[in-house]
Amino acid sequence: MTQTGVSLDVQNLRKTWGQTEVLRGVDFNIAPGGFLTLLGPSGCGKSTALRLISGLDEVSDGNILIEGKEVTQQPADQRNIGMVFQNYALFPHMTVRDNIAYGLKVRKVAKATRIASVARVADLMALGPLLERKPAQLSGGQQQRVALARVLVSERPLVLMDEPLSNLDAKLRVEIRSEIRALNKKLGITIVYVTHDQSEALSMSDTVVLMNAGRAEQIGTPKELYDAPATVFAAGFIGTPPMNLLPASDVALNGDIGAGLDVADVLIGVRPEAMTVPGQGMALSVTCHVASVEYEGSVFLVHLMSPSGSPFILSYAGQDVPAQGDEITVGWTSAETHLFSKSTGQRIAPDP
Ligand SMILES: Nc1ncnc2c1ncn2[C@@H]1O[C@H](COP(=O)(O)OP(=O)(O)OP(=O)(O)O)[C@@H](O)[C@H]1O
Repeated sequence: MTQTGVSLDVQNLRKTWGQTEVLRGVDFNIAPGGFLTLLGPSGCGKSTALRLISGLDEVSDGNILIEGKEVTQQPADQRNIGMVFQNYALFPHMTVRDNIAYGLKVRKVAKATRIASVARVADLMALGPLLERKPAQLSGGQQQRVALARVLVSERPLVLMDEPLSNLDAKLRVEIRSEIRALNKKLGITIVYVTHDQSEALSMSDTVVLMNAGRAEQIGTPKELYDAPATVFAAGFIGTPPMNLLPASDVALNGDIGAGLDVADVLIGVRPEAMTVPGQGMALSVTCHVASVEYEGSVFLVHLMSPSGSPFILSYAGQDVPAQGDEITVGWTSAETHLFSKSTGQRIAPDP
């Protein structure tokens, strides 16, 4: 197959439904062959953005450019975009082969080309042995692979995917995740992916657009979002469990956290996996009580209560796990410390 991706530029994208501003000026771009994920909580506008890019809905304002060419006013069928949805809706009366070939048949692609294309994609998606089955004779994961094959066979250079894995169980989700990522790299197609699942977003994407209430809260690589969340919202959304945020007054400082900071306005962030116990004498530490302990398989999640009553979590992988009711001191280094302003919600730089 000779698919190659196209670039996509989204500029000041706005959408209003009645009185409600669902998208409030979103900008991002993807290079050809890139994998960009729109990540955010339910209702933040991810699917709306995807529908505007596809041309299924009209923008209220802003521009969409594919390969540098304005497509904002173009009808959906002229944008040459493939789409995969959560409800992949295969035709139940057709075989897998016919389901995959359907789009090619509608476009009146010659029969010999159709047969060759389906064979190539079936091979790529490991669907060869299933081609004569009907969708009801397939597992959920196999059905989703057919839906992906149906889009891939159409050889669109830009494919939009809206929560395509949310109907699958956890194990299949992880498997198909890596298949989608491998296809993106192998075929060079550009993918825009929508999910509310941050681990999906971090594991698959080149670029993540973290959305909050119709705006892009932060745009970056998965590592940038994890290592340096730009806002309190981003800190609280990325990571499992997400970053702890404590009032500075709860934290004992072995040194300064930053010259000229208004300590009353500072929230100190630290990831649950970055804290050490016992942490006495470390650059930053908190003496606290263990509220409860949860076994997670590879780690224990130790739920703690700070002196001022803020709950926070220690991810503990060692022996002698702290017990409920214990008083312990957790500590961490300055390098593991993130500072935010309580009043603006923004990251405070430079870090200590
Ligand atoms: N056709 C419509 N008419 C009116 N409001 C709409 C319409 N479509 C979406 N909305 C509203 O726009 C907001 C954003 O919806 P959208 O589906 O884009 O969110 P989302 O981030 O994809 O959420 P989810 O993860 O739940 O699908 C929601 O408040 C929704 O109710």
